[in-house]
Parts: sequence; structure tokens; C-alpha cells
Amino acid sequence: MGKIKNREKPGPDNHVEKTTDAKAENTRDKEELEIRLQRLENLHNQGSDNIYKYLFFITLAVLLVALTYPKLEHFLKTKDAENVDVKRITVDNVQTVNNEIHKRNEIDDTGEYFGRTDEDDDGDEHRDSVLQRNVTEAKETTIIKEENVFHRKSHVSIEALSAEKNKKLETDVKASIKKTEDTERGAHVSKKNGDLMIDEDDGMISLDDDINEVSYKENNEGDRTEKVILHELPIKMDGVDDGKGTNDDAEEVKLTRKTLVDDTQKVEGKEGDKESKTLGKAEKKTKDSIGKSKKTTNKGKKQKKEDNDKDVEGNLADKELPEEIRNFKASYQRELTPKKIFADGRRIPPMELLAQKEHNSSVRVWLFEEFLSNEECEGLIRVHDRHVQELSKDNPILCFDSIATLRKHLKNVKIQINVSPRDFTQGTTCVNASFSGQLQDWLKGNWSYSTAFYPGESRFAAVFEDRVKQATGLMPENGGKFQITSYPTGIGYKSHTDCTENVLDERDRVATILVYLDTIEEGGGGETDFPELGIWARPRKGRAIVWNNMSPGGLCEPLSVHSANKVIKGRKVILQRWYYYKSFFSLGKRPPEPPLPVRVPNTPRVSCDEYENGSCRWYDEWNFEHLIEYERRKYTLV
Ligand SMILES: O=C(O)CCC(=O)C(=O)O
Ligand SMILES: [Fe+2]
Repeated sequence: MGKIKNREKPGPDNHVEKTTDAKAENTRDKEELEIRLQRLENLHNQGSDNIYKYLFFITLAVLLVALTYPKLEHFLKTKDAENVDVKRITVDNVQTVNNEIHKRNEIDDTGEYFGRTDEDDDGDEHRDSVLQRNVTEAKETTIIKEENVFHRKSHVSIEALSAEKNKKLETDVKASIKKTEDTERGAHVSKKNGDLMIDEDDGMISLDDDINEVSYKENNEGDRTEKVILHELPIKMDGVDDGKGTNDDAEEVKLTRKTLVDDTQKVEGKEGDKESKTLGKAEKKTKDSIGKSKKTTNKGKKQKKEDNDKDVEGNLADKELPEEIRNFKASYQRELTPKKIFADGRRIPPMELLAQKEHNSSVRVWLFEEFLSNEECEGLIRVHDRHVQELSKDNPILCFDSIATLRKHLKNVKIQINVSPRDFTQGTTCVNASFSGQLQDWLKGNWSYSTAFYPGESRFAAVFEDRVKQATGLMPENGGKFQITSYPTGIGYKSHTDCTENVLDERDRVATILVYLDTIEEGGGGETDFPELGIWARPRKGRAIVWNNMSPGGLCEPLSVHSANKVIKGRKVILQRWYYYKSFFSLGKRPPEPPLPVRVPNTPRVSCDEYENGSCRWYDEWNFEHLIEYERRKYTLV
């Protein structure tokens, strides 16, 4: 080593010694070289030995794979699914993942959507029983509550009535609520009866100013007194005489249990489709146009004793809430985490649709090809169509966010007719049944159709929400209803955000998943357009798009604005589900149907907000959005 050192560092002091010993040094160098070569050879031999070892182990592993393939395959898939595999693409470059395997899904036209089974021809009955089940599950035999919509903390309501109670109350209410219509477009009239707090005032419903309750009942069961509040609606009714007279030989309205049960009421925040930046305005307009001539009577004193249980804001005190609401733990969904998944043999990677415009929002749009199989798409369409057809036997009730909107719609179809607030059912934004019938003759076809099903009402719902969870990270417990919407030719949907701008509410829609259930060829319209991002997606059978509407901090992102382009050729059908930033108790539970406007069971509704082509939608279910007082107060909930 010393020499090497010397050679490395030659210096005047050792130069002579080096020259003299040159020979010996050479010999030593050679020896050293040989030793090194030997070492290298050894190493090489060792390496070969290792290769044999590796080969042995690989063979062993292959054998193991062959033996345990099914398990391993599953493992690999799971692993693979965990790796984010994102192809960054633009809309012009959307790639399709090949899919040879289309496994038959459980869904077919006799599937369990809307709570049906094969044997169950009567979907409505079954739907009632689904609702009943929810209610019963929610709280065994007991009671109460509503006021939910005003409650500070729960933001929910629950009405938990046992089946027997429901039945009894149904009979009571059936006997007590009557509807009259005048010959023209008269208002509906409900009458009071017995202990129900429905008061009659010149043939119109009128309520205590600060009660906001339509009906109320007390039950005595053994030594326990239970209060059952039905239809505790956030409505203030007007005693406005419509001047058109009423028909006192009222036809009885058959109200089913469904219309009586008020179980979970915060309804899923927004209509789902339209509430957007314009809400504040719309609400004001509604109030101005419909609620101007309010005259409220002072009846229904029974409510007074409820007040003791309420805090200053008129909310039910916490102790009044069922335990399960009090114990409800909200979960937060702050962002999307797209991942590649496998479903029924299909490999489904996420692809990001890159914004074509510069923007500084958090909004990102992802696309999955063949997220649903052909069979799933076709099954959903069949179920939707059948449901729309069944409910179309009755004319829908039409609701408008304001009288101005109604006027604009009429103008659009060139109908010259004077409309006044009296054409609306009091306390609601809906016109009465007979006028709705006329209107629908004029406006018919000018809307899209939405049907909904809820978690637990279909096997598909569970399959779907799980797939969504794997692919996007969106948690089922933060998801609302599943909504299928069809757009006939000529119909689109106006520009909107799915969250509500300028309103701080964590119970808002953080993300949307939308699946196209059928293909529209190029040029056929129907694209989902994100104008602020410069991107759009074309309807293609099975394709899903998913995007966030809110920032991870919980703010509604205005740049998530989107619209459904008008369908030019064919028909568009989609499945949508909205996920909420903060979950709440009634999320994902079928809401009770509010009793107003008075209508026959299963009457669909059409809701139109702010006039714009494509602002009307037909719905198979009711929520509370058309109730003026609900509309007024919904954002004051904490
Ligand atoms: O149909 C579409 O493409 C979009 C529908 C939509 O955004 C909605 O219903 O909220
Ligand atoms: Fe939307």
C-alpha cells in the first residue's frame, strides 16, 4: 500500500529508492494484480451461483402464481388500483380503454330501483314501504319532530312514526283534508278537522304567524303522551281570497302515508340541478311576487307549548332531537383522489380533462371510459323510462321560482294570458293542479325528466357507490340520491354551478359524478360544457365525468360552472350523484313528500327557475324547494 501511496504522491525524497527497487516492485505489482484478478473471478463465480439461485426462486414463484392465481389476481388488482394512473389528455384526445368483457350486471328492467322487486308490480306501495322502513329504522316506535329544517345543529329532521301510527294518522288526515278547486284556475282549499291544526278561513288554509305548522296531533298511548307533529312545514299561509270562489263540494284528496311522513327533512340541500348563484335573487323575487299580500291569521295556539322547548331562534332544543341525530357524526369530503380501478373485468383508468384556459381555481375534471357497462346503462334507462311513463299518467304540477319566470315562459310559447300571484298555491311557488294542466299543454316538452332512487333502494346503488369510491375517493356517506335525467331532442340545461355561490355552507355539493347512459354522435349536441375551463365532454355510453365544485377549503368554486348543451339529435340520458362536503343526517335518505301543494299522490312536478331555455325539469318526487318559507330560511341554518 505504501508504494501505491508513493506513486500517487511522488516526491524528491523517495525517487532514488524507487529506481533501485524497480524490478522487485514490478514483481509485487504483478502479484498484486493476480490477487485482484482472482478476487474478481471469485466474485463473478459467486454471481453465477446467485443467478442460479434467482432462477430457482423465479421458477418457484411462477409455480406459486399458477397455483394461487385467483387470489393473486385479486391482490394485483387491488395493488394496481391503488396506483394513480392518470393520462393527462385534452378533450380532443380522449382515449378509450378497450373493453372486451361485458359482464352481466344485476341490473335489469325488473331490478330493484325505486324499491321494486320482480313480484312487486306496485312500485308506489313498495316505495311507501321503503320509506316506512327508513322511518322505522330511524326510530322504532316514536315520534316526532320536524322543525328540523330550522334546527341549528342537526340541519335535519326526522319523523319517526310506527306503521300503526302512520296508518291511524293517515285515516285521520284523509278524513280531514279536503281539496276544492274552482271552475277556472282557483286555489286549492284545505279544511280543518278535529284536532288537526288546519284552520279554515274563508275557505283557505291559514296558520298562526309564528307556528308554521300545517297539522298537529296528540296521541295518548298508555301513560305516555306522545306528540306527533305532522307536516310541520316552514310555510306561512296567506288568507288571500282569490276572488274566484270555491267549490265546497270538495273532492277528497287521498293522501297516502307517503305524504304524511316527515322523516328526514333537510332534503338534500339544493334541488340538485338548478339552485345556483341566482338563488338569493330568486328567493327575493318569489317573496315579492307571491308573498306580497300576506295576511296571516292567529290560529293554532297548540304550538305555543312547543315553544318552551325551543331556543330563541325557534329551534327545537337539542334534547328534543332523537338520539341518533344528536349522535350523528358528519364526515368531510374535501377533495377527489382519482385512481385506476377494475370493474367486471374492465380496466378503468382516470383521465384528466385539462383546462384549455388559464384559471386559478381548484376545479379539475376527470373522465373514466366504460365506468358503467352497457348492461348497466341499458338497465338504468329502462327503469327511468318506465318510471316516467307511469307517473306521466297525471299532469305534473308546475312550479316557478317567480311569477316573472312564469310570464317569460308563457311569452316564449306565445301565450297571452295574465297571471297573478293568486294563480299560485299559497305558501308555495307552484300553480294549482288545474292551471298546471293548462300550462303543461303550452309548455309541454320543454323540460328534461329526472327520476331518483336512494341508497338502499337498489342493489345497483351499492355497486355504483362502491365503484365511485374506489375510482374517485368519494365516500358513500357523503353522497346523496342517485338521479337519472333524460333530455329529449331540443332540450338542454342552463348554465349553473352545482354548489351555491356566495353562500357559506359546508353541506353543499363538493363534487359531482355524471355518467352518460347513451351515446350521442358528434354533432348531436348534449355535451356537458365547462365554459370557464374551456372543456367539455360528449355523451358516450358508460363514460363518466367527475369534478369538484368546491375547493378543499369548502368554498363553492364559481369556475365549476357548467351546462348541458341542447340535444340536437336523439336523446341524452345521464345518471348523476352529488357528494357533499360535509355530510348530514338526512343525506341519502328519501325525503318525505311535503303535503303542499295539495295534489293526488304521485303527481310529478316540473320546476322552472329563472327563465332561460332549459331551466325546467320534471321530477318524480317532491322536496321543499318550492315552499316559500323553506326557501327563505334554508341558508340561515347553521
Ligand atoms: O346533463 C349534463 O350534462 C349536466 C347536468 C347537470 O349539470 C345537472 O343536472 O346538474
Ligand atoms: Fe350540474
